[in-house]
Amino acid sequence: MSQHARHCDHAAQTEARDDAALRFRDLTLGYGDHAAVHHLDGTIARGALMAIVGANGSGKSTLLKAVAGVLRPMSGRIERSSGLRVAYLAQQSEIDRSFPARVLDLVSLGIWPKRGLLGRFRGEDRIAIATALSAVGLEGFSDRPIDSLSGGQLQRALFARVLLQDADVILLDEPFNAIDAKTVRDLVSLIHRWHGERRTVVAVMHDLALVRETFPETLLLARRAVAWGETAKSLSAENLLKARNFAEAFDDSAPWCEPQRA
Ligand SMILES: Nc1ncnc2c1ncn2[C@@H]1O[C@H](COP(=O)(O)OP(=O)(O)OP(=O)(O)O)[C@@H](O)[C@H]1O
Repeated sequence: MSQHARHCDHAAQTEARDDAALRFRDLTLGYGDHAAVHHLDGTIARGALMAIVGANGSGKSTLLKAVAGVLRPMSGRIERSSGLRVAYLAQQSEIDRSFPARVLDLVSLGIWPKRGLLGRFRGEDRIAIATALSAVGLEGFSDRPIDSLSGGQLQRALFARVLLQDADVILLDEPFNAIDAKTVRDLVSLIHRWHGERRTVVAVMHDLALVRETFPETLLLARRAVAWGETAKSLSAENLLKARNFAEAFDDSAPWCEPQRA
């Protein structure tokens, strides 16, 4: 049995209690034998609006994938509050735009959790889809092929899909990367709306000014948590310097790091 497989034995996802949406317990994540995020402990409260920030390769996407359930922990665990519905928006670069689909097909995938794969759409679903498209400024775009959309329009369509998913936790991986300023403003408004509805929003972000403006809470990651809490404190000059020093010291050939046991 590989070390990875052994560590996956600890990966059972258990339930988070009280006001936590998600809780990380000595969570280590990675690929094969290489850990990308080490020994993360912490809680994401219900209704949190949180950014994950860090250098390239610091483990941000890896953490989001694990929360989305796409990647199993190497060791430690993620506790979720019971019945939690999670929506995950991957980086645009991971989305196949050449797939022959219309905006309507893409956005209506958000209804699946409700109707199931083979479920038929009802009148109310068609109204919900039209409302979601209008909320992201894409009225009249239903029949447009997705390969004809600009980056900003595609991101709007993907946000419409998230809207329809009606999830408790919304995970966004670099949602504003290479997106025009008007679209960023409109989608930030949508994030504020979700926050107002007490949904939990966690976004991987690169633009620190936008993080300071929009997200009250920040996890600064450098393969481990450098800081996690109030954004102004997490993004202090001292913490950013620490994160940079860690990032410069990343060594992909470093040996697998054993979880510390009490
Ligand atoms: N599918 C994969 N297989 C193997 N290694 C991977 C895989 N995905 C990511 N990694 C490695 O895991 C580490 C963390 O990657 P991750 O994508 O989580 O970083 P990130 O902080 O999101 O970076 P970026 O800002 O560039 O998107 C990197 O060393 C990366 O090379």
